[in-house]
Parts: sequence; structure tokens; C-alpha cells
Amino acid sequence: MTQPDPSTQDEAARLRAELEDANYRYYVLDEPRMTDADYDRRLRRLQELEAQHPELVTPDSPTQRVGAAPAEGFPEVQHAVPMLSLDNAFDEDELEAFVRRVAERLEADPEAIAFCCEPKLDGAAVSLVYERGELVAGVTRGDGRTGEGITSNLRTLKSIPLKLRGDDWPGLLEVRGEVIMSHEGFETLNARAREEGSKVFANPRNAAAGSLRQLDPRITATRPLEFSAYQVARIEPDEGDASHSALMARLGGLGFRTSSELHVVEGARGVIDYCRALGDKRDALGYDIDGVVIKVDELRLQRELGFVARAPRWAIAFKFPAQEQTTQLNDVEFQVGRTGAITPVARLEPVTVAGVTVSNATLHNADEIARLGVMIGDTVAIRRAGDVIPQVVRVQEEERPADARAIVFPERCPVCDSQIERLEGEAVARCSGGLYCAAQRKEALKHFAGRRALDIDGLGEKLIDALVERDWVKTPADLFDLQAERLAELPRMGKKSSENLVAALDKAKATTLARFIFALGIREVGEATAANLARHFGTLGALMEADREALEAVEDVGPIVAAHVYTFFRQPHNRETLEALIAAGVHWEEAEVESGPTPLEGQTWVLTGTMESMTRDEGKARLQALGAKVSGSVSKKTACLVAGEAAGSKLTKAEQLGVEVIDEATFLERLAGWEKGDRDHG
Ligand SMILES: NC(=O)c1ccc[n+]([C@@H]2O[C@H](COP(=O)([O-])OP(=O)(O)OC[C@H]3O[C@@H](n4cnc5c(N)ncnc54)[C@H](O)[C@@H]3O)[C@@H](O)[C@H]2O)c1
Ligand SMILES: [Zn+2]
Repeated sequence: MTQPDPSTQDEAARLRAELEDANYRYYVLDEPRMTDADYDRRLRRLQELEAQHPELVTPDSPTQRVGAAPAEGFPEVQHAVPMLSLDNAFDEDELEAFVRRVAERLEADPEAIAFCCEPKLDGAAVSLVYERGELVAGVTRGDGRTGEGITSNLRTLKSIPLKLRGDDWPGLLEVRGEVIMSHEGFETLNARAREEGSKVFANPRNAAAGSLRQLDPRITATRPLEFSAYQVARIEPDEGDASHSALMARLGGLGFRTSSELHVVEGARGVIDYCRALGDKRDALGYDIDGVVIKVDELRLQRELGFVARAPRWAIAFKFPAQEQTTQLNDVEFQVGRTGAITPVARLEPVTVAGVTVSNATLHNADEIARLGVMIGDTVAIRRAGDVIPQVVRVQEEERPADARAIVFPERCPVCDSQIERLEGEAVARCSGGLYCAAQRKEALKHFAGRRALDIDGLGEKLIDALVERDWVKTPADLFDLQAERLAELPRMGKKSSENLVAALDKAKATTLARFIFALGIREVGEATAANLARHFGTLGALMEADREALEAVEDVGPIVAAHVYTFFRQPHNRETLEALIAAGVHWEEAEVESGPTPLEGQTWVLTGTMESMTRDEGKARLQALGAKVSGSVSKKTACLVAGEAAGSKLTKAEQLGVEVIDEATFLERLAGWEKGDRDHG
């Protein structure tokens, strides 16, 4: 052993300071700035230096301590049994060395030692104390000796029993486990946060730890947290359970969730096989694990092995490749989704993340780019977990190069050059070339041909895919040029069905203005809005020329819908497609202007149950066209209730109030009469 030279002392001091800062950000703020891989590398290096020069070890060195001191705002609670950390093994050699060490200390045959293997859940450790079967305290790990009392928060987790199951419970039980957030829960929580502009978490671990340490338990209650037990710290009376795995089975009976992946294996071979198998399954689990925890199963042997400063000798954590890595952002490209949403995609210097090479990651939208403060040329942290698309979670701002460039969001669609539209208050920017944009082609055509739009019989999803893939159809207008002979070349299309389709296309040309407007697939213009627009403007020409103000004068049309309609008709390509449709023979009867008094003016109608001949939206649109208001609930003021199949409480209420009730057949008859009368008027 040699005296540490000044540079070694400096290095140790620097590592200590960096690790301490990282601990604070990770354990107290739940907002790490360093990846786990970088943290582990530094900790390893410090351990090495301290092993070479034991005089460098200070009692408060991060190598000697666990976690971080409890944060303010929660009562401090002493742990009766300390909550320790785990030693790490980063490869199979280190696993074998662990098994050998254990065997030597126990003077046992390594191949005969039973090990209990479990996933190392990546969340936040908590300890739960039960007295006479009831939960009395829930505490975070804190610095291992003292944690934060978060009982009220933990009570909100459904997977934590407030009372133990059965009646065979011990008088005192202290259970430890991990609070985690599944990938699904995490994605939902972050999506909501992005929409609301509130705090977005970098990964499920930070989200779980941050959610647990809310001062208001009502917030914790809304977070998708789950508890999984992995240790019994105290049990009284001790009934002499022989092994860790037996205790885990007992916890299951008391109402706790334990890992479904828990297995007891023998020797180094068994441990390594388990680690490989779980590594293969990692992406499919639906929650983050950062490795495997391997424990000597027999409790008698655990006691014999005992502890060192910060970790037990009878357990080890085998670490999997990290799910977060840093790399360089080389460029940003903008992709157009099938509904026109524009997504910025980060082009990265390829990097291996959890065993897979990643060269692209999503940046979600313009708000996310602003939130991250990311620039082209930056060093960024990438996270890849399960089958979720890799994401940029953080920027290493201190590493920003001098020539870093700002990311400029395009104004025109990279696919079709139409205007990109981003409405106030909406996170997503979209291409406005709905009818024309190649990226949106399939969706636009499916909508156009749908039953509630032009209702083209026999033109289903598969057929549309085939037509677009062969480039036979680019816009809806191209549909009307299709020839039966050509169609017959398609898979599963005979002569007869091709002829039928051509006939159906011909038949679909005769439509109504309302259906036609709906068929265009303008964002947020549903059937009812389309009917209102048709009724209000009377002609397609008038609608196309309307400015935002005129559009907002239409019933149920607010500024957002008005903006979508306005932008849609300002796109030259959309207008060309409309002209082509009309040239192809699509037609409807045009009314001059909004017709005069309407027969149902001043009446409120209610639709309930299911109708055979139309959807409720359609019924609503037709009633509105006749001047009626359509409401969702029955009251004394209701003029008439249309009761379809399986009508329920609304029907009962209408009968109680003496409101007129009619069935679908009567409704259709009356509609036909009014609509005819209405047309004769206008
Ligand atoms: N990025 C950063 O800035 C930063 C900072 C501090 C720590 N870290 C990360 O945290 C690690 C150290 O954290 P640690 O001491 O909390 O954990 P650890 O890796 O030393 O392992 C101990 C923890 O494992 C957990 N665990 C999960 N499943 C378990 C199971 N089946 N059985 C037993 N325990 C189980 C428990 O919560 C326990 O507290 C570092 O290696 C690093 O990856 C990162
Ligand atoms: Zn486009």
C-alpha cells in the first residue's frame, strides 16, 4: 500500500463531491443530472481508490453511506433494522466471485448453496410496519438509519394492505419492498403532465419516488404506484421460517404482492442462468428493472454471513446494462403521422442503450423541445425501456459546444408542403393538407369512404391500403377514375366485386353537402358540425370563402374549429382536390342560404338507445337541421324523446314526466315529412 499522491487525493475529493451532489439530486429532488451508468462508474472508481489507500476513506464517503438524509417536510423515523444498499456485480465473473466468497465463508460446497433470485425493481424502497395486523407506519429508506414518515401517502396505494389478510398474522411485522410505476402508468402520467405543462419525470423511478414524497397524499393517490414486497425485516413471534423464499410465500398469504419472477436456484450456474433468462425477458416485463437481486435463501446462513458497512454479505445485485445513456444529438427531423401530427425526431450518434443500438429518439413536440432546452450538437441523455420509443430525457447543458444550433420547427409539411398549423393551447402541430398529404392518404381515404361520409359500399380498409400502396389512388378524386378491369387485378377482388365497387362509387357521387363536408376530414369537424356548416352556408362556395368570423357565427363552431376549417380551405392542394371531386361528378342539392323558419325551432329533443338506420350523431344532425336543439338529458322542457333499442333511464324519466316518446320507425317517418317540407320551403 502506497501513500496517496496529491493528484489521487484530488481525484478522490472530486469524486466524493460529484457523488454527493448526485445523491442529493437523485434521492432528495428526484431529478438526477447524471445517468446511473455515470454514477456507477464514479462510485466504482472511488471504491478502487479507497481500496488502494484506506486512509482516504472518510466515514461520510459515499462508499460508506446509503441514500441521503431525509428531506424536510416529513417526520423523521428511525429504522429499527437499518435499510441497506446492495453490493453490485457488473458481469458474470463478479457473480461467480460472489458465490465463491459466500461458499468460502460458510465452508460449504458452492454448487449446493440455494440462492433466491428476484428482479431488482427500479423504484423507491419503503418499509411498512404492521402491529396486530394493521399498518401503523410507512417509511422511506432515507440514509438507511433514518427515513421519512410517509404513512398517509403509502395508505393510498391499493397494493399495500391496510390490514393483513386472514387471522394468522404475526403481532409485529416489518415488510420491505419497492414502490414502482409501470411503463404504462409512467407514459400516461407524463403525457398528462406535458399537456398541462406540469413536471415531467425523466424515468419511472423518479416518478415513483417523487410521487411518494408529495406533501399532499391526495396527489400521491392520483399516481399509478404499485408496491411489491421483497424482504421481511422483523417478524414477531418468529415462527422459525427456514428461508427467505418461504417468508415471501407467507407474505403472499398475508395480502402482499411479491415478484412473480422469484425463483430459488443452486450454485453459480443456477444464478447465471437465471440472470440470462431474466435479461431476455426484461423488455417484456412492462416495468423497469435494473438487474437481479440474488440472496442466500436459508435464513440461518444469512445470519452467519452478516453485514459490512452498507450492504449485507449474503446478497448481491447483478446489474443489467443501463436504460439511460448519453450521446450526441446530430440533427432533428420532422415526421408526419397518419393523422397529420408533426413529430420532431432526434437523429443521434448511435449508442447502445440496454443492449440495443439507438440512433433515433422522439422529442414529442415543440413544447417538449422548449422544456428540455435542447439544441443540435448537444449531449443528451437517452432512455430506452421496454417497447416504448426511445426518448430524450435530459440535456447536459454544461457540455454544450460553441457551435450548437437552435431547433427550428418547420412552417410547411416536409411531405406535402402544406401549411403546418399549431393552435393556441394545443401541443401538437399538424399538416393542414389533409386530403392531399401522402402521409395522411390512407386515413383520409378511409374516412372519406366511411358509412357516415360518402358511404362507398365495399371500399374497406384493406382495399384502400392496396390502392394506396400501388399508387393508383392519391386523393379521393382518383377513386372515381378506377376501372373494374384494373380493380380485378387486386388480390381477393373478382370480376363481380370490382363491378360492384365501381357501381358503388357511382352511387356515392350523389350525396348531401353535409356528408360531403364531413367526408373532407377537416380536423374536429364531425357529423353534427358538418351539418351545421351546410345548413348555415347553403353552398360549398360560400363555406370556402367564409372568414373566421363568419365561421364562428355557426352554431357549435368556436375559434378552434373555425381555424381548422379556414386553414383547410386555404390550402391550394385541398382546393384542387375539391375541384377534381366535383369534376368527377360528386354532387348534391344546394340550398341558396340558410332556410327560413324551421319546423322544430324552439324544441328540445333527446335521443336514447341505439337506432338501426342511423347513429345518434346522424339523428342529432338531422334534428338540428330542422331547427331543434338536441340535449343529452330529459326534463320537463323536452319536446320529444326518440327511444331506440335498449333505451334505459331516460325512457323511464320521460314516461314519468309525461314527455312524448316515439320509436325509430315513427321518428324516420316524421323526419322524412319535415325534411321534404323543409326543402319545399327553401
Ligand atoms: N443518476 C444518479 O445521479 C444517481 C444517484 C444516486 C444513485 N443512483 C443509482 O442508484 C444506485 C444505488 O442506489 P441504491 O443504494 O438505492 O440501490 P442499490 O442499487 O444499491 O440496491 C439497493 C436497493 O435495491 C432495491 N431493490 C429492488 N428490488 C429488490 C429486491 N428484490 N430485493 C432487495 N432489494 C431490492 C431496494 O430499493 C434497495 O434499497 C446506483 O448504483 C445508481 O445506479 C443514481
Ligand atoms: Zn403534409
